[in-house]
Amino acid sequence: MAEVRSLSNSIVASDSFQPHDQYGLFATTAYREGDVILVESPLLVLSASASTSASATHADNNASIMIAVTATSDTLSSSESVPVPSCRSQFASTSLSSTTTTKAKDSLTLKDLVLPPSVQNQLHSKSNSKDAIIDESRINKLRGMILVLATYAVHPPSEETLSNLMQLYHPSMSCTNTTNEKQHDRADEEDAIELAKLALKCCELMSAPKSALSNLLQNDTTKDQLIKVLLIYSCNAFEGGRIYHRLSRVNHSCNPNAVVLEGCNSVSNTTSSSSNNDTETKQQDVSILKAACDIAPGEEITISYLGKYLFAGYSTRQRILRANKHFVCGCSRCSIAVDDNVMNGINGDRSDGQISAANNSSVDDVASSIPCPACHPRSGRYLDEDIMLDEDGDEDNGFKVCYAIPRNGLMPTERSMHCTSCKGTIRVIPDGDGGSMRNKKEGNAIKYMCMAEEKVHERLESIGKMNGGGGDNDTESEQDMDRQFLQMATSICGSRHWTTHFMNLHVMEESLATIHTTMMSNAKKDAEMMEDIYVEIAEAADGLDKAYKFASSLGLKLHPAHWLFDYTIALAQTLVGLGDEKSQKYGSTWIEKVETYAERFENERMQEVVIALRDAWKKGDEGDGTEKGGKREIEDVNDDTKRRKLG
Ligand SMILES: C[S@@+](CC[C@H](N)C(=O)[O-])C[C@H]1O[C@@H](n2cnc3c(N)ncnc32)[C@H](O)[C@@H]1O
Repeated sequence: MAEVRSLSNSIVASDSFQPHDQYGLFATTAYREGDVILVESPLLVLSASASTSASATHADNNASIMIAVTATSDTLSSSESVPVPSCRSQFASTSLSSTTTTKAKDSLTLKDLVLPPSVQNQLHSKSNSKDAIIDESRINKLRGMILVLATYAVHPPSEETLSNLMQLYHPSMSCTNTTNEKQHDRADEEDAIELAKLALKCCELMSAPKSALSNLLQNDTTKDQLIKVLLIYSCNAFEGGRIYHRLSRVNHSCNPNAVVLEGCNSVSNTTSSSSNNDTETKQQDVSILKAACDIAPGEEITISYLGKYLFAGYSTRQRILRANKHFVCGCSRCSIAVDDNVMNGINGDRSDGQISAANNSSVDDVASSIPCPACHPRSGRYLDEDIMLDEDGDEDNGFKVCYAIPRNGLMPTERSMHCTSCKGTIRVIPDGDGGSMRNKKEGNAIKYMCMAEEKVHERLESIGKMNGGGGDNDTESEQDMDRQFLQMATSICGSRHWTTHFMNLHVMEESLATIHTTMMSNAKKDAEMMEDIYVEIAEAADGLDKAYKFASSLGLKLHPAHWLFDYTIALAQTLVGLGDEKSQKYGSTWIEKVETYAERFENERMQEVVIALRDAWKKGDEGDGTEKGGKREIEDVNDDTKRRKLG
């Protein structure tokens, strides 16, 4: 049981943010990990799919929109989803076995929507951000809003639905905020209002005369209401534009205690009134909110709006939430030190940093830890190879890598770091602010880290677009590029930084996909080829193991498998596919890591896959046609692979 309450009335401190006219969902009973908190079908689905045959054959993109906005309910089905920007997709959105981003070939994607030139000019002249991701996200958001208005015009909600929808609207921008952070917050919300107004303007310019949409836009009162609908959509919509009565009240936290499983099907039995007590079964689109850890009564229930980026560093998480959801996250993981001793301290005053860090660990960005620039000086911006790879066990051989953890902050100058080993505080020395050459070099490591974070995020976003947008990302040059990004992340940020793990998982995904293709082909695999495959699988296993350790080091409430499940399944599938018992047993040990997670959070079909992979070795060698004899087995290779190839 859970209920929607005003945050200002909550007895237990909210983990999401300080209340200002806002609501959240609170547990009224205790939950264990995996318990269902609520099951809900959408109040409204505010997205349009223009995948009609007419739009597919139409050469002019804008004309496609005209078709969309003039479409009848037959051609514009509200249950079909269009790739609207939403940050609440499930964690492994770029998974190997991904079924999440399938897209009809002839569907109209957001980027096909050509905006009127006057609006494009307005967008460009207003763009004061140097952040390409935020700019692109704004444009996509605007496109999403246009499609929302088209859907709304074709499928206007009933009075009752509209009144329920309007309850989600809260004009929080009317509150007076004083801190810098809140001003940021307001600017982001004002941006959402501006986009909503622009979306209306676009629709006025683009809609066909006498179409459902142009009729809707005739009336000023309706226009005001549409702005509110767009703001509600902007803040509350889940994947596919689904808006819920209660689920849409669940706030975000970067350390959430619950997850939403979207787009599940539930079968409901209804008694038909026309025939004698005949029951009809109806498929319902429902989403399920589940506890991701034990939750006590009175605790606020929070989810992540970030997908896999929940495991990223502070600045990337904030960047995404601002770009996609128009707010500055105020959760406990994102809190900023008000009285920052480190910032006030003089570089080199090591005791200050230690006291500050020890007193306020929530302001640390553990996901962005880097080898301490004071303990491990860089040559230029790069780490020594031993330091960057930080192999387990080398401590016995005389080297130990010490890590510095940056504070939460958006700018390099806000991200002073502390190292518990040398008790050092490292900060960026502003130009003309004195400081020794050594201090300056140490401070520069922070700048390079921030640069690497931004570049890796941009690369991952462009990969996501290639995957989702039908681009060609299979070329060798793209794979080379990814390896270079991995090399950059590893050599600048080291092996405990989120950028290294994200790039490594991506490279692993590509490499396992290539192995899968090779294994499935009928071509003869010689010993040398098999040896290469074993080495690559060993590297993948090593990288995944490190990703688990990294995820655990963040101390989040939810299990790392929420992020790493798909990668684990892919690795186990590859191992089982090798066909020999030892590899299959090794695959089974990987499955053990995710078995409980799957029982609690995956559907029946996936649970069957998990069991099949776990038990494959017991069924004897039902191999896949690969040669036997003389080949090295995966665990042997894993043992003697001490270094990853970074390309
Ligand atoms: C889906 S709604 C959540 C319900 C909302 N609090 C309400 O009162 O209806 C998302 C909005 O809640 C606020 N919000 C949610 N999580 C937040 C967080 N961690 N920090 C700051 N604001 C947050 C933002 O204003 C965001 O646009």
